[in-house]
Amino acid sequence: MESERQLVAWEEYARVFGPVFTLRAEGEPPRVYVSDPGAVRALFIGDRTSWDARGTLYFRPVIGAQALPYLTGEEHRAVRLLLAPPLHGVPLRALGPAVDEIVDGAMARLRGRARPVIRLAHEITLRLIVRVCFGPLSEARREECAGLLIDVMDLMYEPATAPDADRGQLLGRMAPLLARLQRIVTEETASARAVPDPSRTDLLFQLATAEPAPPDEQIRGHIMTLLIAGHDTTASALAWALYQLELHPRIRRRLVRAIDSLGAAPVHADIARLPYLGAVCAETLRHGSVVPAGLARVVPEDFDWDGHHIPAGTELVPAIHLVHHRPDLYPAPERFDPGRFLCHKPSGSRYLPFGTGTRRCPGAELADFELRIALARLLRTPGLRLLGADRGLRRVKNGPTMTIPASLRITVDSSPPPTVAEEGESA
Ligand code: HEM
Repeated sequence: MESERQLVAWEEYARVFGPVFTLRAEGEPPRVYVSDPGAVRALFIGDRTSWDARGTLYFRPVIGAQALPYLTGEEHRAVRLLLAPPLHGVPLRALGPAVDEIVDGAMARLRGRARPVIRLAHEITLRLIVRVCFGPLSEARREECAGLLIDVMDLMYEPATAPDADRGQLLGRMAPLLARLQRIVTEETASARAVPDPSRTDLLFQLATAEPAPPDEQIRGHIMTLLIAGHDTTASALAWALYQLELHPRIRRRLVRAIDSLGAAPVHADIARLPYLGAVCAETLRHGSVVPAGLARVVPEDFDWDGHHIPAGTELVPAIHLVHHRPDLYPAPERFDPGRFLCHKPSGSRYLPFGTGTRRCPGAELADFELRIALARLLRTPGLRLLGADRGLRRVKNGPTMTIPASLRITVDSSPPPTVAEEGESA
């Protein structure tokens, strides 16, 4: 199981070998990690964007070989176009009340208990992505989907807590859960086609009623991908934001003041537009390296670039963590400092938490909006407390995501919050 130590090793390689370095593992193609903004522009954003990507193998048994990360070329582009409308603009902004309702429900279930922050964050982001994927599901079916996904994710997370866990056995336990989820997607696809409702803006409806629609097996794969990629990442970001705000009470107080300045019942659009909230979320994604590297792009034929010879079959990886921790781009990169983003919006080759080019995360706008609204709602919950926050907290990399350990817990109570001394601040 990889951990933050892997990120430290990447930093060391970049220091020794420069911002474009190659790692070789036995039986694997060479992997080139790219953390120079000029090279990111040239290799991932420029005219090489049609290179195929290699979706992470980690999720393949869960989402299937037909899912979006494994599609290439025109087929990939067509699905990306289909997915775009529900994840942008009006349908996206209309989700504000749902986020509030989901956060309030999760907090209400918490009262009196302390739960791992990451579990609470998963519960919030999972319930939202179920709505975004399926739209008008019955309450019972929504709960069933959320429950199945929680069980699947628990099994996927087991290696993080039990490194000796047998992966084959875990997949065997996952199989009936996945089969049930797939049956639900199949049934909902059929019902979306049988009763086409033009007011629907969910992802399943969009895929099921497209002309031409992707094959049903693909639809299942895409929905499974969106359900998993669409909640695990955002949950880690939300948990990292809460953790950093606990370590930095001055930043937290300033953020709460900014949110409170909007009055007792702020409009979601106004919350989402708050500059300091935007800066805290941007810094969370930079500092936390929620997804430390993008998908690998497979080089189709030998080519020479900037003095490097790159043979066919080489995999090129946008090294997101390394770009975000370059001291020349982000002075004192280990410091959590939202001020970096207050008056300054870095270009896409210097700030790429959602990756870049044709593989850039399709859920970026959703994740950003959700993070802002959920964080604002959580911070307005009276008595919210984090337990187990200390500066030495070590995260584990599970699949593509950096995961917060379960030792960081959250509770709600009425006693005064503990004071946590912040660097340079007298408590
Ligand atoms: C904070 C939250 C998130 C982060 C940090 C994140 C990050 C990323 C990154 C780095 C990539 C690879 C991009 C590249 O290689 O250039 C990616 C791909 C992807 N993400 Fe996200 N993501 C987040 C939330 C979401 C959400 C909410 C969804 C679904 C609605 C989603 C769905 C996907 C999918 C389907 C892909 C594969 C895209 C493709 O193969 O074309 N992600 N994400």
